[in-house]
Amino acid sequence: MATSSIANKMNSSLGRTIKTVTVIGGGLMGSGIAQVAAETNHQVIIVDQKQEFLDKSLNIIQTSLKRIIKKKFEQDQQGGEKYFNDVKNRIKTTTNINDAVQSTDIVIEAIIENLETKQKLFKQIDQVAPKHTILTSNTSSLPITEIAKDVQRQDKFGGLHFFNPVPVMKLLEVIRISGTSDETFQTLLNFGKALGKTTVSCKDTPGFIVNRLLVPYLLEAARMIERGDATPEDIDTAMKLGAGYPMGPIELLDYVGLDTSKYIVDGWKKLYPNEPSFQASELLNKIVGEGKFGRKTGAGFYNYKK
Ligand SMILES: CCCCCCCCCCCCC[C@H](O)CC(=O)SCCNC(=O)CCNC(=O)[C@H](O)C(C)(C)COP(=O)(O)OP(=O)(O)OC[C@H]1O[C@@H](n2cnc3c(N)ncnc32)[C@H](O)[C@@H]1OP(=O)(O)O
Ligand SMILES: NC(=O)c1ccc[n+]([C@@H]2O[C@H](COP(=O)([O-])OP(=O)(O)OC[C@H]3O[C@@H](n4cnc5c(N)ncnc54)[C@H](O)[C@@H]3O)[C@@H](O)[C@H]2O)c1
Repeated sequence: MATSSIANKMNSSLGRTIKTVTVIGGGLMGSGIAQVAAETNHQVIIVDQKQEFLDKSLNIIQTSLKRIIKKKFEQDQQGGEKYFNDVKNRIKTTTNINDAVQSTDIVIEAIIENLETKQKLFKQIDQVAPKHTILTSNTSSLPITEIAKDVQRQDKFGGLHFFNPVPVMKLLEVIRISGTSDETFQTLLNFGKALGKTTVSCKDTPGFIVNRLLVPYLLEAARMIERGDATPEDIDTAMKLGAGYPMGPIELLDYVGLDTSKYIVDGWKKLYPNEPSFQASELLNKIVGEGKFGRKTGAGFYNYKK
């Protein structure tokens, strides 16, 4: 296999070993990240704003774990039960951010896709976390440099962009900013490998690699519906059977979450007003305005209520 990425040119012995992980935001992504970290023997704390969100997060993790165990331990019920309990025992939850970062090796932020909210959160964490703690964001679309604007420890800041569903998707995009030290960058690459992911790296550019290509494609699929060119069903069928994608673009939007999709498009329109491929979608605004955020709320472009 070709090995041309910056990642492969680094010295893997330079990095530190991550043992304890704090995940901020226990939604779709935070739950998956916490699960994979715990499955790979890390001690994990999930932080969210309310206990009910944390309970929901643990439910997502348990459902996913059961799917994995069903396959992995098909002939070994006891082994499966042990795996389930061991992983569960490595995950704690709290609503208190300051407590959660007291002795952690890495913070992975997976909260709402809003620049000011992320900046505020990191400013707070930077003041309370130990000096050695690395701070990372799982943002889909916001510049890591901007998210880190008010953080003193620029050498210990980076982007870790996971993919949904995290337990299944093998990729991790690792982003360094101008201040990120070689040691931090290497630690993030090693951590990605320890999580069982294949890492790629990209400059701190809009959408990194995957979303820079994916978002214009998704937006164009939505415009095809707006223009009346084709139905959502036919667009999805076409891209699955004609291009070999596991999900069509409209199904994928519902899967990612239409609220998150709207935050991404609105954020990009604000940051890059002259970029034609990042313009807003009226259809997206309408559906989100109706409270339909996709699969997670039971309705989006499609209906998921039983
Ligand atoms: C109007 C619109 C305007 C547009 C605006 C633009 C918006 C921009 C939005 C950008 C969003 C970016 C988001 C983010 O930053 C980047 C991303 O994450 S992009 C998303 C990447 N993900 C994908 O592309 C997923 C594609 N889909 C798939 O790969 C598969 O469909 C699936 C999700 C894996 C599910 O597979 P299926 O075959 O459909 O379903 P199965 O149920 O059979 O599952 C297959 C296989 O996977 C296991 N599995 C699935 N989910 C989980 C889980 N959560 N946990 C554990 N295991 C899981 C399942 O058990 C099966 O295993 P197998 O039996 O096959 O071994
Ligand atoms: N959905 C995806 O497919 C996907 C994929 C990759 C990256 N991302 C990115 O991951 C992040 C989270 O996305 P998601 O889909 O998991 O969103 P989500 O809405 O499912 O979850 C966000 C969680 O963060 C919590 N939260 C919000 N503000 C908080 C705060 N200040 N402190 C603690 N918790 C807070 C919310 O209560 C919620 O539980 C976003 O930046 C998004 O762009 C999303």
